[in-house]
Amino acid sequence: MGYQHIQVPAGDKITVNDDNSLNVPNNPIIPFIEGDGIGVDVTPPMIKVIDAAVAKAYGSEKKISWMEVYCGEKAVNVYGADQWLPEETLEAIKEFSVSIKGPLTTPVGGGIRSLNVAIRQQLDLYSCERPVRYFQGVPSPLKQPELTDMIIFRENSEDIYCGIEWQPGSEGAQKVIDFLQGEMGVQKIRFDKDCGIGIKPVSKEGTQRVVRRAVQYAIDHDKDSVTIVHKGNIMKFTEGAFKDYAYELARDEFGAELLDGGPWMSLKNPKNGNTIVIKDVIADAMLQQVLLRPAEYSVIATLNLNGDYLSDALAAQVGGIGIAPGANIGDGISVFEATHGTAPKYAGQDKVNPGSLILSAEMMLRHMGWSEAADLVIKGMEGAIGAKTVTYDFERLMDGAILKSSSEFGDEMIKHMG
Ligand SMILES: NC(=O)C1=CN([C@@H]2O[C@H](COP(=O)(O)OP(=O)(O)OC[C@H]3O[C@@H](n4cnc5c(N)ncnc54)[C@H](OP(=O)(O)O)[C@@H]3O)[C@@H](O)[C@H]2O)C=CC1
Ligand SMILES: O=C(O)CCC(=O)C(=O)O
Ligand SMILES: [Mg+2]
Repeated sequence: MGYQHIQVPAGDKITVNDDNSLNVPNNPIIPFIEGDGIGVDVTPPMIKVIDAAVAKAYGSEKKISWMEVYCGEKAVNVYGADQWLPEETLEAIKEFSVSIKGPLTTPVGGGIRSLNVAIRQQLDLYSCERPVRYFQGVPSPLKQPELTDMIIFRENSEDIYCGIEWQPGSEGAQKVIDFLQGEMGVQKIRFDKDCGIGIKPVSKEGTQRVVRRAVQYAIDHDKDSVTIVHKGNIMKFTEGAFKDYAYELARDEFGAELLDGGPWMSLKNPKNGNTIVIKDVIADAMLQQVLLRPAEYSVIATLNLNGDYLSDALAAQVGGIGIAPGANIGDGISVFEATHGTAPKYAGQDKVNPGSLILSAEMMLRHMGWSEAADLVIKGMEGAIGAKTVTYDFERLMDGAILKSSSEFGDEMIKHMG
């Protein structure tokens, strides 16, 4: 289609087959959103590092054609007032299938709703996948940070992130409260004046499509467990339903059977016969489990809000959100993105760690099947950290480290690709 402000560069489109596998040309066009705040600091080094890895891996045979698309403050500058998420940005992300984005600002309380959440919901990117692994030499509060090796599958389309909520004192809040009290027999709203109300939808379909990806990941990567994380003891029909639907899927689609009478289950990995345990842990207990007994967890499947909390907490165990990557995956469309936000106090200072966005791009390369280039990104990251040439977040915690800016850290990574 013709775009108003998006300049489509020379290159070819990634296309998607019926089974959601990709056809990746040698010169794919990849849309990117620079991002607000530190987006301006982390996106250019990401592009430079990825271009270098691709050139080193494939010479002139393959090259990404980056295509800027707009969202957040930059979109308002380009498209005009209130154009935070232009329709053509969503169209381009759909048309070109694989994209990457920097962080976007969301005001607390009033103002616009999260653009990050809007992108995930409007494109139905239902699985937020955030791997957490240790790079040798990264400063960590743990004695054995290398034991933390997990991936979070966070349900990305439901839960309280749907934004179905009413402001305290509003007509909407009052209507919902009147309905609950008058027609549903609810007597437990402790203070029904000046009371905000939110709704938390959790469905079988929404749960099972993300848990399916988590179990399949465990099979494909020979992992020994999938842990369902929920607060089903308190929220019985939402978080409890998530747990039940997850076990049901493991049984019906993957042949899992009860382990020692249940509720835990196990299945044989069809690829190698190894056992995969499907277990569940209540969310608050999980936050201490991952800290005290990290080796017992590998693949985690959880609801949207739990996944948000857990991904930042786990990132801290292996060095912080400065190097925590992520992907939002739907059927055929994917948007890779850093776990961190816009860190406004550092914006434009060429200071923060670009590692999170670079490692998100590394996931993107793997998703495209360009694993040789992805391996070089990991090699560059290991080399730069091993040489103690790091950004402020690591430098302040590492003995003998050499402080690098965002862009210099990217250059160090390129140097260490060999
Ligand atoms: N997906 C997205 O686009 C996300 C957007 N947001 C949005 O970002 C804005 C700010 O959110 P906030 O809660 O402050 O969280 P941020 O992740 O932006 O920042 C919190 C702290 O994390 C550290 N940090 C973040 N990014 C980096 C980095 N690249 N390198 C090193 N350290 C980093 C900094 O710690 P220190 O101060 O210790 O140096 C920073 O002060 C909000 O509008 C929020 O809604 C938040 C999360 C995700
Ligand atoms: O959308 C936001 O502003 C926050 C999103 C977030 O915290 C996350 O994606 O982890
Ligand atoms: Mg978060």
